[in-house]
Amino acid sequence: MTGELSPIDKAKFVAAKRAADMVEDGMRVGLGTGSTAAWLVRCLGDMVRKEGLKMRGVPTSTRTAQLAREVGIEIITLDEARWLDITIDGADEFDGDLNLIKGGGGALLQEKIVATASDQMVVIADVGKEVSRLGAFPLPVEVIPFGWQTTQALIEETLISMDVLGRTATLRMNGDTPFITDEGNHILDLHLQRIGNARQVALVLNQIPGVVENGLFIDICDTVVLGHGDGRVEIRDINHGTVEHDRLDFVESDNLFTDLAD
Ligand SMILES: O=C[C@H](O)[C@H](O)[C@H](O)COP(=O)(O)O
Repeated sequence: MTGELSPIDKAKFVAAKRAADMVEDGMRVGLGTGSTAAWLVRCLGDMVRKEGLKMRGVPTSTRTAQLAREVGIEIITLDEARWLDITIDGADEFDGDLNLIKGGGGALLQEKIVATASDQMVVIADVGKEVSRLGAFPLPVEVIPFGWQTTQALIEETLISMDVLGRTATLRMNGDTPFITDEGNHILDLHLQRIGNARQVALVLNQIPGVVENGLFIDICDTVVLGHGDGRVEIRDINHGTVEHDRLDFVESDNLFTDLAD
């Protein structure tokens, strides 16, 4: 990769690098999806190759599985692993209770299954992902293709009855055709602006026939590793608030960043 590396990429990278250091020999690790999680996979691959880290990864998408293989991480299925020591993943938004919106990349279903099957879920994020209230990012909802317009109408009616602001759901597209998830489903993006009661919205959405899963991750994330563009990292813990302010050795990590980006 040539040219100026953006502060946002550096922020994602330092968060991923710090979180990669939480992975210990022998761990079974859930590997998230998205641009931030891709940095994590590259960092872990580097540790496997150079430091002999022994770990096995459960990817949350075909994209992540492909990258993990490319960088030399041993892949196993969730059913082979049964239970994971840690899952590390990105997010589209997180709030003060470490509740999340995920699914901007369409991988929310496998991500939620994997995160829920883990002792610990760590989110890696740049500072732009922090919000006081969830909902500015459109909430992804995975629905089965059969009758998806009926499901969409039911979702909209339900949101109206709950008096949730902004009631439009749009079908996610991939060019001229509907986006298809790894599980063969569609994604409806709900433009809510702000979600007053995320816990209730998450529960109600999943009761609508045709809905497979929604992108609200409530009480699943334990820790957020928050990266800044200047190399600073903050660690927020659900039980202890901010537990660490750190700055990665930026000369060393900058070299790795450039190496891994190539
Ligand atoms: O489906 C995608 C995932 O939930 C991602 O973790 C999320 O969209 C964040 O992605 P990124 O790190 O690219 O912002």
